[in-house]
Amino acid sequence: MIRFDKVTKRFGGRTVLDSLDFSVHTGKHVTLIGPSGSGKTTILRLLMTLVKPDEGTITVGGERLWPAGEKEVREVRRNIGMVFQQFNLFPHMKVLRNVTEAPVHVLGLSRDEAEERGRELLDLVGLGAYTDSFPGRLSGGQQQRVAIARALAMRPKVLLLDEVTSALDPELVAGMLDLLRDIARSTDVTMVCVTHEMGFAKDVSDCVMMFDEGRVLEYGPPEKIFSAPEHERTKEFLSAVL
Ligand SMILES: Nc1ncnc2c1ncn2[C@@H]1O[C@H](COP(=O)(O)OP(=O)(O)OP(=O)(O)O)[C@@H](O)[C@H]1O
Repeated sequence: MIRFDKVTKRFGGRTVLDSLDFSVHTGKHVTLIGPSGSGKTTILRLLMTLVKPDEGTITVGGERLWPAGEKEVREVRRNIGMVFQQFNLFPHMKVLRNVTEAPVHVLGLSRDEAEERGRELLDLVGLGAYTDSFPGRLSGGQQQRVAIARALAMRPKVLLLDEVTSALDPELVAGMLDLLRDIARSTDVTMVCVTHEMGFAKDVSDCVMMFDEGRVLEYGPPEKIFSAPEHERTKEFLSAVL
């Protein structure tokens, strides 16, 4: 379980997250929606320990991520993977190597073990035929799928996805939704996604959290948030984006 307890984050005196409380149960798939600048990506960056809270505590799987010592942070971070909007693949490495590099060097798997797992994951993301290609030969959607396989290869308990569809052509978005649904079904990874794609939030999530000005305005299953939102701000936001 991911748990934020009274987490406040300020940038240059501006409060971006305001005593934020929320939790995500293990194996669930949560999507964060809300206006631009409401603090959604900051939550993912806090979980990746790319930024630090000013106040509050964050735990993942019952272990402290913040505040915590460097060693504890490293241990917890090991269980968290992230896929960025820009796929950040290594262009000089073939697809399989992109997926196996970190498991070999960070998890200490043998090259054979890492390759076996890498091939399975590339099959899962529909790229079993591209193991020997260089990323530059793949479409944006295919590269995004490699980035997801690469993140899963580290066996994360938590997978963070930041706007993974926004760099994709519209015809590739449906395929990405299918893939994430498959991952949600076939693994017990907890997923936290930030998206502006409401179709994505509707189809893939167990729970949608609506953010506004650094707070959770409301949350619940997508059917509820999209068909019977309680807050005026949620209604305004949804009517502008749907
Ligand atoms: N490193 C930083 N330094 C200063 N301000 C920052 C930094 N990172 C984020 N912010 C500010 O914090 C606020 C929240 O940003 P964040 O990226 O979390 O919002 P968001 O809800 O993900 O927005 P979007 O939907 O546009 O991606 C914004 O006003 C942003 O400008």
